[in-house]
Amino acid sequence: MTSNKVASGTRTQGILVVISGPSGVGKGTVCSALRKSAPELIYSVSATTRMPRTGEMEGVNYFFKSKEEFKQLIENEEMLEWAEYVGNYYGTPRKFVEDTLATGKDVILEIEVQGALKVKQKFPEGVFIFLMPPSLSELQNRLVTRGTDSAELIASRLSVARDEIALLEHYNYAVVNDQVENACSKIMAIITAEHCRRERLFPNISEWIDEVK
Ligand SMILES: Nc1ncnc2c1ncn2[C@@H]1O[C@H](COP(=O)(O)OP(=O)(O)OP(=O)(O)O)[C@@H](O)[C@H]1O
Ligand SMILES: Nc1nc2c(ncn2[C@@H]2O[C@H](COP(=O)(O)O)[C@@H](O)[C@H]2O)c(=O)[nH]1
Repeated sequence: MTSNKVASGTRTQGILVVISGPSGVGKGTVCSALRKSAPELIYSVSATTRMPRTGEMEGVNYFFKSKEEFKQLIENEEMLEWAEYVGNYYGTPRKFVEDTLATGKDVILEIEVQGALKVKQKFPEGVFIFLMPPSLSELQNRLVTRGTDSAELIASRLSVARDEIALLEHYNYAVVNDQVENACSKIMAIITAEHCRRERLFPNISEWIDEVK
């Protein structure tokens, strides 16, 4: 695996990896699989005003907030980004992300598209990955099969999905979530390639080339 500890011993900033895409595409499923296979990646837990689903736990899936609490977090500038999505607020706590990146660890954000584009303005050096469904009918099928949302809410999420897919061009990478394992392998390959591109594995390569000339 990649390491952010450079040869000289100096620790560099971790990479901010944003995994985004329409509701139901499988962001949560893919991120859970990545959590198991790549425990070195650190996941940011978002805040939301939506009600917990069965089995969701405070601080694990989300920090569940009232609308007033959420607005206070925004006012206090404690959110890296936030968005209103089908009637609820969702946002990324800023301090955790900044502190973790500063320790040299990579941070994963699993967020919707408006929020991802706001993060891109603040962290243009982040890696923005759009998870695509194999088709819109498969996306609908996944939302229905998940069984967590009413027919009306599914229709709203699908309607937003069409607008979100139109914003694909703002991302660095698109990964089709056909099979969870395939999607995870591609995301890991992207992260590894980004580490190499940033010369994390060989930060003093220019000096080394001078030496062998
Ligand atoms: N590759 C896949 N093939 C088939 N089903 C999948 C795949 N990935 C995820 N699913 C299923 O699709 C449904 C939606 O997945 P998930 O909840 O992870 O989506 P999401 O993008 O995180 O949604 P949201 O944005 O609403 O949180 C789940 O029932 C999940 O089991
Ligand atoms: N902009 C943000 N979007 C977020 C954040 N956390 C989650 N999300 C996205 O919201 C939708 C709906 O989530 P659900 O759990 O109600 O299905 C989904 O696309 C999430 O990825 C966040 O901090 N900021």
